[in-house]
Amino acid sequence: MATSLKSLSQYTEKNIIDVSEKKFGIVVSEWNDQVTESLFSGALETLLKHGAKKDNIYRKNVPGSFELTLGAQWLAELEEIDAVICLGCVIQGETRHFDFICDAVAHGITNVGLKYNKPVIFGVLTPDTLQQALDRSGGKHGNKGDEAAITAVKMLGF
Ligand SMILES: Nc1c(NC[C@H](O)[C@H](O)[C@H](O)CO)[nH]c(=O)[nH]c1=O
Ligand SMILES: CC(=O)[C@@H](O)COP(=O)(O)O
Repeated sequence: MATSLKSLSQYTEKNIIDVSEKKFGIVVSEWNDQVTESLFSGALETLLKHGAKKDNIYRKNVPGSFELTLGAQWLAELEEIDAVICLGCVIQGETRHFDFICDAVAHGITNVGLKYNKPVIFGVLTPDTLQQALDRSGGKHGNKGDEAAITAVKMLGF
């Protein structure tokens, strides 16, 4: 279902557990930080809403979305981290660079989760325009950061 037909901030209460004893890593891309900071705020708020302790949430920044994969690996390899949330925003430009970044990040993040056998969440917007990104980071279509955080919570309740 297209995001335009649902809110990224609405979710079912299935598989939602108390995460008060869980530890989360959040990797945030600095590219398009107007958007990624909103994604982080949404993710943080959602984790706290479901019982996560602020002291158990470890944020690390990376330069761009392409570096999210390595940043996620450096957190996922830590035994004490239960789940990793990756937040980024890759906006289509004039060239195919967008395609290469999005493909690399999607596959990379997937592989980190499989390698370390823990939830590593793809909270990366891949819009054509900045407005589409703003709409999905606390705008009319909700917040992808909320979605990424509740996905991590739900996976821990698997
Ligand atoms: N154009 C965007 C980028 N580009 C930078 C890359 O992510 C990477 O940091 C660089 O290629 C060096 O490895 N990153 C985004 O997150 N969003 C963009 O729109
Ligand atoms: C996704 C990108 O890296 C993009 O912003 C780069 O823009 P361009 O393709 O015009 O060089």
